[in-house]
Amino acid sequence: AAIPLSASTGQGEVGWRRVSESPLVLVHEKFFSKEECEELMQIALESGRMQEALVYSGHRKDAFQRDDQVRSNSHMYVEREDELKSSLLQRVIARMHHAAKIPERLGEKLQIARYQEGERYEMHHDSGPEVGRARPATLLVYLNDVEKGGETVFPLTREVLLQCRPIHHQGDQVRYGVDHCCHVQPPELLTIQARQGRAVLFFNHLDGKKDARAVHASCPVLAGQKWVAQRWFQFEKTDL
Ligand SMILES: O=C(O)CCC(=O)C(=O)O
Ligand SMILES: [Fe+2]
Repeated sequence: AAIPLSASTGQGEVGWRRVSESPLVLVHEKFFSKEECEELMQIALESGRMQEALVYSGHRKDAFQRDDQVRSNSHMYVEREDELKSSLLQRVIARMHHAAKIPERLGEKLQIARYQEGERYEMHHDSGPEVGRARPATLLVYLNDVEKGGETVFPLTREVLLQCRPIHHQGDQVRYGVDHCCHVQPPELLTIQARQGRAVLFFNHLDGKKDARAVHASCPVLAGQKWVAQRWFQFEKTDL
């Protein structure tokens, strides 16, 4: 069953709480402070490097393209030079690795992403061992409160996953997956609301093998903006 995570359920919670066993998903209510969240958004904006997000769309490692049917937000990556200049970046990255129990050398560049009204990210899996991008876990932290929408969702049943597929036909109507799914809000859709400082840690592999149940999406933002910081972890160091 889904665990409703309303704005209020988390009040007073300390540390990590397991909100789903399969897929394995943990939530922390105050992983970053308000000040840390605000400084991270500032760093992203001031970098001048916010750009439209791409999606992997082929069988070659460099086949990344813009695809508004799948993903429509913007983001930037924190570089080594940014980290050297900012004790805040060093501190929050170390905290993310400590929480995931994965050494820092296995982290990809920290990503800071922004979704504006209407922007979303369709159902996907973060790990692609078949294309050389195996990622055992993902840690994301919401940097602001989203007025409406922008939840992170995990379908807990096959039926709901089918209901949420990126584009499908239902009778003679074309349905756009996550938009439709977030609107319908089936009970078997694990839904985590974006709240400043809240973190979601989820595991893309189980005993080393890709866990198909770790498929997830970002609901469209309906009002306001959504900012998230994300860290992906690897099994072995590659150049990402
Ligand atoms: O923004 C979110 O809630 C999820 C984003 C996501 O899944 C991704 O960027 O891989
Ligand atoms: Fe993802």
